[in-house]
Amino acid sequence: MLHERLSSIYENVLRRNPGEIEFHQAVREVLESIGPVLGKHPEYAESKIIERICEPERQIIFRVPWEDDRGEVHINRGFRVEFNSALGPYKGGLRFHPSVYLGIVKFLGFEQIFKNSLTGLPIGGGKGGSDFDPKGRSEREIMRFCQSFMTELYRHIGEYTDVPAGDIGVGGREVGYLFGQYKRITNRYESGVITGKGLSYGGAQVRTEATGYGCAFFVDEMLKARGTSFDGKRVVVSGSGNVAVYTIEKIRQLGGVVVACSDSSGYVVDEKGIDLDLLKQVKQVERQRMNVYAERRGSQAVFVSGRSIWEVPCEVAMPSATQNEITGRDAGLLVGNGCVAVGEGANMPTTPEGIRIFQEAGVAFGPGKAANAGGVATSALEMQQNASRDSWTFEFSENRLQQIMRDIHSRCLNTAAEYGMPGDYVAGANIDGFKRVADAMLSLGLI
Ligand SMILES: NC(=O)C1=CN([C@@H]2O[C@H](COP(=O)(O)OP(=O)(O)OC[C@H]3O[C@@H](n4cnc5c(N)ncnc54)[C@H](O)[C@@H]3O)[C@@H](O)[C@H]2O)C=CC1
Ligand SMILES: O=C(O)CCC(=O)C(=O)O
Repeated sequence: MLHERLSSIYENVLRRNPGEIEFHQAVREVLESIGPVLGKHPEYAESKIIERICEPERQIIFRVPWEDDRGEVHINRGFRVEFNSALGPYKGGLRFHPSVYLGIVKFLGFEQIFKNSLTGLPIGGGKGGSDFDPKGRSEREIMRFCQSFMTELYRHIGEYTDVPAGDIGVGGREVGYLFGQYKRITNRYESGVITGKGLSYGGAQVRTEATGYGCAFFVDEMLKARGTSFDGKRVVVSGSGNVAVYTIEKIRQLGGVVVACSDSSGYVVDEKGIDLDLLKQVKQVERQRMNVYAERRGSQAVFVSGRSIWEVPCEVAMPSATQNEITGRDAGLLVGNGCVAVGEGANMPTTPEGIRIFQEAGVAFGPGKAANAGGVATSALEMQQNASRDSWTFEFSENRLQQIMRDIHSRCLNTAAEYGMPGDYVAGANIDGFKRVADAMLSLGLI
């Protein structure tokens, strides 16, 4: 239920952003949490902080022409939504996927404001991407696309302005091509303009692993808060990209057994535990589909297509693929099969109905804004190292990441308790993330 004033703000968001259903969903979730804050802080309403947060500071949409290997010309659409810079330069990844349109980029950019705020680091919120589909494209085609994309984007970004990174379809390879083109066009070796770079040209240790590791650390904290741990727990992780692979790696180090993972073609169940070396070979080196993993693993693993991975029984679920991948039905299945904790590695992977079902069943539910914030936090550490021309060790960087995730976890719990919703990590994350941005916006005046 929305507080009366928030309900009218939400109606306005629906009217001003027609058809952008993912953006509506992300806004509604935050507005549903922050009602109690308005009672304590009438100054936020007086200065229309919420209305301002819901309106991006700047939205850039551009044409991305490129030529495939046969000489055919293609036109894609590029986006960068610079949502909020009260806390620092806009910060958030780029997504290359055919489903990308303004509503997806805006939901991701909106989430990023509160996530980045929760990290406690000086980063604002933004996101971008394109409806380009990298599937089946050659190395050269990917490079030409990235170069064309940056040929427009470079005007809008900079280490003090807006700092992109990766997301779905954009990993180390694409970040390299994007940075290379930025350097070429501007004639500046401005390392802090993008994060997720390779270690040989300004990247930071642990950034590749950070989102997955951070998410596992966050769930570990939730389990500890309930007097338990990953040790011996059966875990299901959806996806098999950057976030999923390093979530699986860290869960294994923490004593859990990941029995299933997936891609958009289906899922594999591997009862003895996913073979991480094989998974990395199939997905990161060969860029093959999930059935290839099952074929190579022999009788040990089963490949299933056309069904939901959430039917696989588990005690911990880590959705790490895409938005709205856990429906109400999936949440019901997970609860019925004894799931006790959910950590969102992906952004907004659980539908509102799914969240309600988890929370009513007493499942420890870690929302993406908190649970997957380790990626962007480590990007901020990459920017810090770039600015000081320094480079930290793996061990030091991982310790920083773990401490940041612990702090986010306790901030969510403490804030939820302070506002009378103990154990509600969604409310804790939304309120804490919101307050820091709102206070900065008040201090900066009407801008
Ligand atoms: N890369 C990062 O540092 C961060 C990523 N995220 C979020 O994590 C999620 C995964 O991102 P990455 O691992 O970086 O991307 P990726 O491109 O490396 O991997 C995406 C994975 O999701 C799967 N996938 C995509 N659409 C799917 C669908 N409709 N059904 C089933 N599987 C699907 C792909 O097959 C692939 O395995 C996204 O929601 C992203 O926004 C969140 C925080 C940081
Ligand atoms: O590392 C970054 O700047 C962005 C990560 C990201 O896109 C996310 O947190 O969803």
